Amino acid sequence: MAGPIYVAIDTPRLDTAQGLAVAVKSHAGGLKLGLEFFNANGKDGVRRMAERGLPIFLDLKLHDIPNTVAKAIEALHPLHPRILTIHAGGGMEMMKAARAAAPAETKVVGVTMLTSLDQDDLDRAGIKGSPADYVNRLTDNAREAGLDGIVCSGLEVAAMKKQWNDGFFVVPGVRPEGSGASGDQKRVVTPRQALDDGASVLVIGRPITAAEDPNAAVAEIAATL
Ligand SMILES: O=C(O)c1cc(=O)[nH]c(=O)n1[C@@H]1O[C@H](COP(=O)(O)O)[C@@H](O)[C@H]1O
Repeated sequence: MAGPIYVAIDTPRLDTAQGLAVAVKSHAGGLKLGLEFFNANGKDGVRRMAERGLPIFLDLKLHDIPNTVAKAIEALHPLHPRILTIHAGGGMEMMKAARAAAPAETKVVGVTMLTSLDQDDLDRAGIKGSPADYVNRLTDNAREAGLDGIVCSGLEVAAMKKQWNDGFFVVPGVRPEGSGASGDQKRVVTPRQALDDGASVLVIGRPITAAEDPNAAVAEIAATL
């Protein structure tokens, strides 16, 4: 069943990743593969995961000069990822180059402010304003650069959706009601709230992958949506 949940398969082990893909298949809309998996298994590993039949979200969070990002994306062409991340903080020219370099069927989304950061992190970096202001500025830039959407926390997604109705909104930092400590995530909402507020895709990792029964965990979350 296709749905909004992309399960973050954060492991360096291909066999573990494949086992998780099988376990979550009936309730997940796709698989998100990030740096941990990619650095360990490369493009071949991504191809092996794509054989499972679920769309692949390749989360490499590219952040470099325009030429380097464009060439890095061209090198990923054979993988045809459904979604690909770059950092919106990489600047207008970099975002434009990234969109131009990606296949038309790949959604290129800009990471605004990581969900592991809060006001204190912005202050320390000398960035003025609130997380909402910062996400807003980067979202305006991502839209102007022609990206398909952004990555933001569930705390900002409603406001961003309001001003960019046909944008594609990826929301990580999602924790089911009553799941306790949110670990390294600082800007957190429930899956239901993120979806109600306009998320196109929910990225959920450890609440599913670290559960004793990942299939039951994803089924339980899907039932709340
Ligand atoms: O781009 C992402 O997917 C991402 C952006 C962000 O701001 N925060 C964030 O947590 N992520 C990713 O979303 C996943 C969240 O995992 P859990 O915290 O285990 O649910 C990880 O794979 C992160 O790399």
